[in-house]
Amino acid sequence: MSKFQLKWGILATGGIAESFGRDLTVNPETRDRNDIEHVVVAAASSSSADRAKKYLKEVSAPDSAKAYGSYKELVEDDNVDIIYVATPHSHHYQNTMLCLEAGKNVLCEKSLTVNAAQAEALIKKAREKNLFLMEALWTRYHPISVYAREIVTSGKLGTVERVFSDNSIGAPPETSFDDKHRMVNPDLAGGALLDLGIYALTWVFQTLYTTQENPQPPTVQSAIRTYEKTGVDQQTTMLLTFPRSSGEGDAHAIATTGMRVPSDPNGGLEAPSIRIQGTKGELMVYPPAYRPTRSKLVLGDGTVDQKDWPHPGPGAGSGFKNGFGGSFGPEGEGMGMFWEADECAYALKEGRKEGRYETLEESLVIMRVMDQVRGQHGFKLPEKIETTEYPVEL
Ligand SMILES: NC(=O)C1=CN([C@@H]2O[C@H](COP(=O)(O)OP(=O)(O)OC[C@H]3O[C@@H](n4cnc5c(N)ncnc54)[C@H](OP(=O)(O)O)[C@@H]3O)[C@@H](O)[C@H]2O)C=CC1
Ligand SMILES: O=C1OC[C@@H](O)[C@H](O)[C@H]1O
Repeated sequence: MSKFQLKWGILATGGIAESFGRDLTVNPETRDRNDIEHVVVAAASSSSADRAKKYLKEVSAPDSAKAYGSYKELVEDDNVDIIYVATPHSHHYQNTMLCLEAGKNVLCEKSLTVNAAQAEALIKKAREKNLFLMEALWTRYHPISVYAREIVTSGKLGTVERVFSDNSIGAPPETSFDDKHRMVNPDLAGGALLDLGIYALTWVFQTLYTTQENPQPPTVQSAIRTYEKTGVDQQTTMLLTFPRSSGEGDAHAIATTGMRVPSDPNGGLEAPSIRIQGTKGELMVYPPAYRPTRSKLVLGDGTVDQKDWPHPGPGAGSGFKNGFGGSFGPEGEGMGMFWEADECAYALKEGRKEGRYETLEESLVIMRVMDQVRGQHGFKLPEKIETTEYPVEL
């Protein structure tokens, strides 16, 4: 059987680009996908073509892969089917627009943009040009997320009334990051909400919104603790109310994120970071919320079902350091970014223009929630990265 080959161009060569590129080398057959394959055919670095060349070696790209010293050259490469945008949040809008304008399909790292207006503009452009666009919210494509959504829609939990969701790291900013680091630098759209809070929201949304027949945007109240040195949020908590048209009444969610204390001080084994609570039982998902490896279903009828969720490899899982003293997975594992890459391959093979497990509309609703949260506390980022003007030199 001939396989559908997806030819990737990688825009930027930092930490996550390396993980993603290495994960692309994991044979899709190891995850029972026998009809697709991935190949990195080009990479671009804004620093130099040499840096792009080094990157291509790091991710074991074929010798024929092209190395570019500018993003513009990459988007003009006719051999590239899709571009993975792996720059900081601040740059997603400008970089993704560059790709779309050049007629390229895009997988853009989370958060899709800095604000909803930018997300809306990208979606409009992608639709005008009939191109594929997806936010790289990898967790949505992990088998554990597919399972969690099925548990909810199957009715096993009864009516889901409440979700607690936490994605926090134990990296107090004053000792963990210098002020220029993307986690705390406002010029790179730093802060807990856009970087980490989006995962807390992902779990809330994929259980209370994605699973609904007629999903309604939530209302939101929030608290922010500012990191005074740079002005970004270091801890944010959201209280969301999801109206339901089914007559079941509103569902509540608490989504929280922060840099000061981790979701679980013991490496993700003891305390769940996600609790999906229904009238018949609860599904617990253990940290880290962005790459969970364990779940526990507890039902009122006495059922207890604990599951492990491995990430086949060998890939980037054991090699990629998360920047806060940890790595993503045990020796020999993949990181798990290949599942979102597979979704892009299937979408392009089938002619779809969006991902299945998070539509562009849903990405937009989540951006609006994050806008509201920031708005409630007057948390603004520099105008040149909040603007929808294009092109703007950053
Ligand atoms: N899915 C996940 O698990 C993760 C996702 N991410 C997301 O990936 C994105 C990038 O994060 P990460 O790879 O950790 O960041 P890095 O700082 O490691 O890399 C970012 C890269 O972007 C390019 N870049 C272009 N302009 C700038 C600029 N002004 N300042 C800094 N970098 C610039 C550089 O590549 P070059 O010089 O080659 O152009 C740089 O290496 C973020 O959106 C983040 O949210 C991050 C970590 C994990
Ligand atoms: O997306 C992410 O997930 C993992 C974290 O380590 C990282 O900061 C974040 O960007």
